[in-house]
Amino acid sequence: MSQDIKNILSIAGSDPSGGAGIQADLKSIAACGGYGMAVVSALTAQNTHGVRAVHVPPAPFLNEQLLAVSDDIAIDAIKIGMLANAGIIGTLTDWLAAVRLSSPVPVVLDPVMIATSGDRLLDADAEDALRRLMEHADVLTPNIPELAVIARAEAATTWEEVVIQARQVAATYSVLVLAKGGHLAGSDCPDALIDADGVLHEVVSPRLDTGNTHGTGCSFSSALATFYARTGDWVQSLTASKRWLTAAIAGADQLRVGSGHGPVNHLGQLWAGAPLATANDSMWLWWEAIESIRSGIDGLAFIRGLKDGTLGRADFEDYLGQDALYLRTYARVMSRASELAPTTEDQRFWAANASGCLEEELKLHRGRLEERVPEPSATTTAYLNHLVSCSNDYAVLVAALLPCFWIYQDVGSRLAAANHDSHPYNDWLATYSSPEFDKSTAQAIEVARVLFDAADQRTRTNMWKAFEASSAHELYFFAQTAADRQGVDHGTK
Ligand SMILES: Nc1ncnc2c1ncn2[C@@H]1O[C@H](COP(=O)(O)OP(=O)(O)O)[C@@H](O)[C@H]1O
Ligand SMILES: Cc1ncc(COP(=O)(O)O)c(N)n1
Repeated sequence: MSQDIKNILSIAGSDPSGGAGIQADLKSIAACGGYGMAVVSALTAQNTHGVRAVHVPPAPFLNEQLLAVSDDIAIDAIKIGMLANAGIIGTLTDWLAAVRLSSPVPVVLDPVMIATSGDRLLDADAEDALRRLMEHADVLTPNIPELAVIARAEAATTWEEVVIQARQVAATYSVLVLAKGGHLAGSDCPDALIDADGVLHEVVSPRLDTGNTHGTGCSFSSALATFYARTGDWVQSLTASKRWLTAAIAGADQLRVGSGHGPVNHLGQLWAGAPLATANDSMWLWWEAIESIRSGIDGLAFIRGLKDGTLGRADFEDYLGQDALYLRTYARVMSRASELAPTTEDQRFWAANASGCLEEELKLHRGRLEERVPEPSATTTAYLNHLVSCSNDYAVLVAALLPCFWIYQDVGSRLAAANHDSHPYNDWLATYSSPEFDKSTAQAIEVARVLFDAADQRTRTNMWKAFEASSAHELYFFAQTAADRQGVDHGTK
């Protein structure tokens, strides 16, 4: 994996209690795999109860800080937070316009106006200046009261109203809006990336029962900027940021910081030993994003039984029967990928895999099944229908085919590692892992990565959806034997 660590600049206010502002930004950037830098636009005296005082540096000094960074360091993304007054905003706008003239550095603007505690963080007369700055941003991340100010409307009370206001703002300022539903009542916390045409992508987490959410907005926007610098994709960055932030909020009560609204646990996942993806690779983020599906597969009675040899013969043969049926259509879909492939290399890759899949795997199944091939189950049919439904767009089809390589290779390498001479499924497990299949998997990942990097936003979203759906189908497929049938939604709806 590449170790091309991206440089993320936060331009924001200081929170000496460490939960919001530049302190939160630097922790968030580090947690999400970036190198953090900070230009201080305001000093606050605040803690978990509220803001006591604000000191704003002279605008020329802000300019000195900005130039000190941009004269020396390549900036891969910028996150902007508290700006205090119109003088600060004007200076920043001029610097940003000049910087973006020479390189199109992505900008996430969190239009901080009022702290959770109710304290003002932006002068009332600075609104027009902020509107001019917004034209130099790629994404705005307002909370509901801030969105209402920008949209010149009453604060939304439903998610539908939030989306309408965000669309209007996106159209007016030619930006994406990350609309946040944290201030709504209800058991869910929805967020969505919205452009002038509507919702590009929505993510939802359960509302966690904690009062420790000081600095969530700062942390979210910094995570978004960092993941964007790493992936070049806003939808993927939203998914990754939301997942990280939700876990950071879930870990907030482990900290003991103040007696008011405490901070989130920015680095808790790192301390807990969760793998930190520092690779600048879009496919790696996909892999991380299906973590719960992968651990679902690992936890299945079928997989555990196959690993330790306790799986019943009938279950094993049921699986082989469905697998044989699956592989026939799967080979056809790979042939379709070969047909759509724009390069000879890709064309050959898919054709070889289609043929290899038919020859090797069907031979094995026939030997074991002795021609007793059953009817396809609803689960098998649902997976195949999904693959066939992706067959019109090469990039989307490649994304849909990828989990069958990647998950199979991942599960297979662990199953093969548990194999031994007297294992009842010894010869079967031995076929689960091979250097050739590892090589094919690496190549399938690379084909998908190249397509993803070159794709437009809509295609990227469709690729991710196809990949995620196929990953879920992998889980349902493995879960269809008697041992697992209860308790897993088989995705046949
Ligand atoms: N109690 C909570 N449980 C889960 N997520 C939350 C909670 N409170 C806030 N969030 C999330 O934190 C992010 C920022 O929240 P929000 O309150 O909308 O903005 P801000 O922090 O800017 O006021 C959103 O993704 C929101 O869903
Ligand atoms: C320096 C600074 N910047 C931003 C916020 C807003 O954070 P929150 O809305 O979570 O209080 C803050 N309290 N302090």
